[in-house]
Amino acid sequence: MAEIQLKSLAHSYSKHPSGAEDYAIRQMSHVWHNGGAYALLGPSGCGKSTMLNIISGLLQPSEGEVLFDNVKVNELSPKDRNIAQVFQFPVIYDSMTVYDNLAFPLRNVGMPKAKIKAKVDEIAAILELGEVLHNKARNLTADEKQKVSMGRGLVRDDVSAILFDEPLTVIDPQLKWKLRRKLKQIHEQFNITMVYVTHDQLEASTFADKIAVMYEGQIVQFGTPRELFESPNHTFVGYFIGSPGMNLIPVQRTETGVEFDGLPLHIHPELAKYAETSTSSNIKIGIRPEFVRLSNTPADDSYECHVKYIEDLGTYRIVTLELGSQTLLARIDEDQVIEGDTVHIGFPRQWLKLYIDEFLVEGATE
Ligand SMILES: Nc1ncnc2c1ncn2[C@@H]1O[C@H](COP(=O)(O)OP(=O)(O)OP(=O)(O)O)[C@@H](O)[C@H]1O
Repeated sequence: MAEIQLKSLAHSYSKHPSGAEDYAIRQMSHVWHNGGAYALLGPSGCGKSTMLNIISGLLQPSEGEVLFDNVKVNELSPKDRNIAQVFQFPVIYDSMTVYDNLAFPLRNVGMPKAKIKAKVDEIAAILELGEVLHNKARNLTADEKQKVSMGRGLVRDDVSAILFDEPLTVIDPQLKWKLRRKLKQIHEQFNITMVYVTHDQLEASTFADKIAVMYEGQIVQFGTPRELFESPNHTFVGYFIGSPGMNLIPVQRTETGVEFDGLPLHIHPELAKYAETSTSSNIKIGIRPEFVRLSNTPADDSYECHVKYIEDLGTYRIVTLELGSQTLLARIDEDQVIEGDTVHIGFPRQWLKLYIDEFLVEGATE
């Protein structure tokens, strides 16, 4: 097990990068602590696989250092880094039995036979591969093959870390849930540093204690699922996490705060001060659909808006609203009654976030 530190890391696939857009990883530093269960979450093309391959040594970064327990490993081969990597598609030996596939990484490090058997049996039991243990891998279903592939990563508990690159893509949705739970269970049991790449926020938050959200080659936030939800520190995190994502409204500065379409918005005075002194014209406020307040009658600091439509999603409803030129979403309980096609919307101050140049302005909220 190891702490994995990325120091001023950057990577471009181009030999002569001319600007930030030529970099798959834009200069960044990050620490994956020893024994953590982490997710690396982000949209397609943001650089997740590139980062994993740099950690495992399959790829040499153009700039920066990779350190395991404070020792630079840039020059070490993937084998010498002692990392287990599980890919999107199964990597197994078709002609071998399931047992031999699982035993392979252990035989490679010279583990005694009896210990190999105990370890293989343990992992096979956790992954429910017991019944097919002596079958040839080529005869397995796609799900079973991927379980074997995962098992090959999980069977060694002496590795520096296990990296999972979207390992459940080919797995049946029913089984996905179960396997995620199993991975978590294995993490709890062996306490190995695990980094799990996904573009699915649900997958990330059910597996990981802490999630790194990646956007355009950088980690824009590293936090617990709750921190990402309650206090996204970049507009991308606000938009990407949550269902639906955060309402983000471009606003203009005023003497007392901010406004949009001539409607003054009452933000915390401390935040208003930041907006006032900022030289940027890229100012947004953000509020999650769960935190807007809707009522049928006007209240202090509420705004009348038009109800465009209401979607019933079983246990909750999503209301699409028009306020001036903005479309806003509110997530309300199933039993909240909305009368007619106008409603009054309020933005509780503790949940109203201010973003300048897409980054959260930290400040008092109440
Ligand atoms: N071998 C390569 N050669 C050139 N460009 C590459 C190569 N691999 C990836 N890229 C580019 O680098 C960027 C980051 O890709 P990467 O695969 O790391 O992203 P990702 O977040 O893992 O995406 P996905 O979820 O689609 O796999 C993308 O713009 C991609 O097109």
